[in-house]
Amino acid sequence: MTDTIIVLDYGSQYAQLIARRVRELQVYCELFHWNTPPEEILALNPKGYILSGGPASVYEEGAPTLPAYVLDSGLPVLGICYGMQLLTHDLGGKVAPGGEREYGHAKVNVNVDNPLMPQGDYEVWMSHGDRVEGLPPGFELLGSSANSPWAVMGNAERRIYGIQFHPEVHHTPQGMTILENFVDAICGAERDWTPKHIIEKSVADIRAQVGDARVLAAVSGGVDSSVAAALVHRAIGGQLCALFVDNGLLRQGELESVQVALNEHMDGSLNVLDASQDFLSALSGVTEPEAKRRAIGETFIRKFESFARQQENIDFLMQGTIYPDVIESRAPERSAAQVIKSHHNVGGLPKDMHFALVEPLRYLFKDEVRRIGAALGLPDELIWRQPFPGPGLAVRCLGEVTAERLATLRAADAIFTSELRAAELLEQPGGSDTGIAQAFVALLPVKSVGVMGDQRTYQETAVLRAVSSQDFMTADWVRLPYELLARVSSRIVNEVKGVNRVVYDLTSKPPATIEWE
Ligand SMILES: Nc1ncnc2c1ncn2[C@@H]1O[C@H](COP(=O)(O)OP(=O)(O)OP(=O)(O)O)[C@@H](O)[C@H]1O
Ligand SMILES: O=c1[nH]c(=O)c2[nH+]cn([C@@H]3O[C@H](COP(=O)(O)O)[C@@H](O)[C@H]3O)c2[nH]1
Ligand SMILES: NC(=O)CC[C@H](N)C(=O)O
Ligand SMILES: [Mg+2]
Repeated sequence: MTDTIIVLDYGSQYAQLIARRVRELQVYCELFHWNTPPEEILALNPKGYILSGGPASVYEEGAPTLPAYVLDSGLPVLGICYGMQLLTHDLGGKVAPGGEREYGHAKVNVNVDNPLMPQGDYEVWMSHGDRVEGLPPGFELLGSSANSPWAVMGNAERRIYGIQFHPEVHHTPQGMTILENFVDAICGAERDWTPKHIIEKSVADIRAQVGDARVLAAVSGGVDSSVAAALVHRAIGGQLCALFVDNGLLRQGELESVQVALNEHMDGSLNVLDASQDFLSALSGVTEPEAKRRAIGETFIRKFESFARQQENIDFLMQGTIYPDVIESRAPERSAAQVIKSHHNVGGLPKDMHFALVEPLRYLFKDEVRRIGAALGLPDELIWRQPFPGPGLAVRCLGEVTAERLATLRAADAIFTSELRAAELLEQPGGSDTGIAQAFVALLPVKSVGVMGDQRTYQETAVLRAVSSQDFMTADWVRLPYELLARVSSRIVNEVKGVNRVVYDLTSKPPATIEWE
């Protein structure tokens, strides 16, 4: 059984990042809502617990608590921010509102020998209003910062540690070393979470789940479903039946290019279903973003079901769902964070679905998926393809989705994309901190007045969006050259009917998201 570290989520926006960092250390890690039934967690046979940060204050009525099994287990525990305050509160120390919030860079000095943080000065990232003001019995003060006299604490005998700062964010340069010390030196977890191991484990799991039934693989041409299908293919070969649905929400030329690419690595066994009319009808009159996502999720499943009915022995549906889809849709077993968007393949699924799901990537992050794709021998162009959301252009066409507005959006998007490609700014295998991770156009139902050829115009607005990102959980807008923006803007206004104004989106994530809906 794989050694596992459990992160209990107290509502921090960073909780997922903690799990990712531990996985980067090649130790398997899963994230759970702090109030998950203990059986579910104990079944994973954990080697240690990490308690995340969170917005609540431990001394308030109704604040999330520390489940008894955590300390009863006798296993190592690391409390981060709220997690540290929770340990303090529970074990008899004192937590109180600090004089002022401490948000941003700080320096922590550690002056006592301990296995978590060797003595010295650390640049760290803080984000808290409460602070520890008295240690629980049995704990030792290990380090302090100017605003947090009790910034690092530990009980060596019980292997329980607390840190007020966030080791999981980039702004804490030695954060990875601190997490490594925890999972390695303190928990003694085996570091065997490698692509090879992941592949072997998923292949075995898929075989055990499916037996000799057939699996309908929903493939989009994106990285996730391609890697998932390759895994399922490795597990059950010819029992796999791949289906690509043309939902009418694709970009220009996408149907053709996906067909070519998928046929190439699926030995020509790809099925294509034209369902564009069904999606358009399902979206007719719908403008609210979550309602669009639900309508699309349901239509996808109904199409998969009607396709499967014409085949024999298909009881399973494979989707390329990955961990961020699950967490962001707030699949109830996982996250304490707020729902930002329901991904069509998780939160958008209808309740009465006739399939059992096969989702070999459900607990993997995007970078892990890419590494597995590489280990399975998928081509680079596929592995580094820009993500394209399943709900497609519907979530980039704000307001009502109609065939006409989709055509406008498609034409504008094709101009932006082709200019970026011509400038060699688009495909950057390997990813980078500042290059384009995703670029597209969104169409706003906002009309403004313009003048073209001495005629008054009153038309909609196109937004250009280009972001850099490693993991799509955070992103920054790309500083594109003015000349390129000028060319794209003039081409869109001149060549695309229905648009008389072009704007560039200058918002990072957070506080915005990458997509507009
Ligand atoms: N047009 C489609 N036809 C069939 N299945 C689809 C289609 N679009 C999406 N799906 C299913 O929904 C899942 C989620 O879509 P999503 O866009 O998150 O993943 P992806 O397309 O595989 O990868 P990427 O995130 O790189 O675009 C896909 O993995 C696939 O199983
Ligand atoms: O398959 C998907 N189904 C969805 O419902 C969905 N919503 C957003 N995305 C993609 O996820 C990444 C983060 O997007 P946001 O910053 O807009 O939340 C970006 O890469 C988005 O393109 C989706 N992918
Ligand atoms: N980021 C956090 O975990 C914050 C913890 C607590 N709510 C505070 O403000 O101190
Ligand atoms: Mg996709």
